[in-house]
Amino acid sequence: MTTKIAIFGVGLIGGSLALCFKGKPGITVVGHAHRPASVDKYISRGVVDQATLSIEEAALDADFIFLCVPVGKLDEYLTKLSTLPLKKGCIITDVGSTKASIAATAAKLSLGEAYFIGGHPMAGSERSGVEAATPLLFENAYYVLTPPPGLPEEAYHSLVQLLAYTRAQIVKVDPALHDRIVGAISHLPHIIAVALVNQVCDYNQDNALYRRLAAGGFRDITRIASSDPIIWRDILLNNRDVMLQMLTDWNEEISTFVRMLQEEDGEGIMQAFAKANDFRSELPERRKGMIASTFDLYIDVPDHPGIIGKITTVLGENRINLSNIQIIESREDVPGIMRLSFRQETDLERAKELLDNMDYSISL
Ligand SMILES: NC(=O)c1ccc[n+]([C@@H]2O[C@H](COP(=O)([O-])OP(=O)(O)OC[C@H]3O[C@@H](n4cnc5c(N)ncnc54)[C@H](O)[C@@H]3O)[C@@H](O)[C@H]2O)c1
Ligand SMILES: O=C(O)C(=O)C[C@]1(C(=O)O)C=C[C@@H](O)C=C1
Repeated sequence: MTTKIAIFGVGLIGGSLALCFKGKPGITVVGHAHRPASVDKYISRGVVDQATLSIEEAALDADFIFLCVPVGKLDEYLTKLSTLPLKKGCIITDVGSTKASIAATAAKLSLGEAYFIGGHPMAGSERSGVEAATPLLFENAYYVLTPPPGLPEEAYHSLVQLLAYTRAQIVKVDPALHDRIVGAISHLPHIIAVALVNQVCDYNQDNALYRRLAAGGFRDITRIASSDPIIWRDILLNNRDVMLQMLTDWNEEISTFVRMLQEEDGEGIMQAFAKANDFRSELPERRKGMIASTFDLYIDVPDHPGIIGKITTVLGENRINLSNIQIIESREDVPGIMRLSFRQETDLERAKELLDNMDYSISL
């Protein structure tokens, strides 16, 4: 018996889910594209088994339907699905970064013999589109599910069973609570990163040295400022009430720093850093997903021609997969720092051992 999975929106998240399911025993993955050019792209990249522009062709006789479109489009797709004669027992889920509004929409709709279970994988990237999709994205990450009251246990379990292919850890959360927590740990950081980059961008108008000197700390805190504008417009507007409250609280945090600087309150500043350090050290560091999507290693590199080639050749010869490589130059007169990113912790550890033996200076 074949299990048909339909994915609407084969981008970063939809494409990554498709890659987790495709090729597994008895599973067929069908991708829905809203643009004709995407149909060929999904197939030629090998992300789905079939692709179609037709909502009906994708959804009818599907056992599972994943809605992976921007948050602002979720209601429209779910409403359209509610008008179709879906397969008995079909499970519709979504991956939207907010959960309260889609849960409310689902509760109002009549889905016949289908079920809706909200979902949100707590893993992602600043990149978007099917080009960024990878089956490793969700490994060890949390995956939130928001089953509605009265949902049959078997329906919940069959979704959980399917999601085992993602190797994510499932966690059940109430939709409104989800939006408050994720507002604080994901949506607020995106606003702060964008505001910070734009503040420095404005200073840089007068002096380009701002951009040239921007080094590790700035890069670390602002990676997510490169995230997709449409995806984030929809998330923030959808979680507007929560975000307005959080920005009020944020203003208070910043006012505390203003006061401590005005009063030259060194003790207060130290306490703020110590409190943050304590809390942050409790975070599940070096896990994929919620905190980091890659495992990074830093090497001090002398300014020798061919050094990048030498390092990548050694890694290649030892079949160690790199996901990214970046030279971080903070000063012109000192050696640079090379950041090597790996998707697997084991690759990072093997690379560290090899490069240690080559006498490079390495830090994690
Ligand atoms: N990016 C992340 O880190 C992340 C993490 C978890 C959940 N999410 C959620 O996943 C969903 C998809 O985000 P993504 O990062 O994969 O974005 P993406 O841009 O990579 O993919 C979005 C997909 O939706 C399609 N799409 C865009 N506009 C559409 C429209 N008007 N009608 C139909 N299809 C349309 C695109 O063609 C693309 O296939 C969003 O709801 C987002 O909130 C994102
Ligand atoms: O790692 C990133 O780039 C992310 O932005 C991932 C991230 C997050 O903020 O943690 C972004 C949005 C999601 O809904 C879930 C995860």
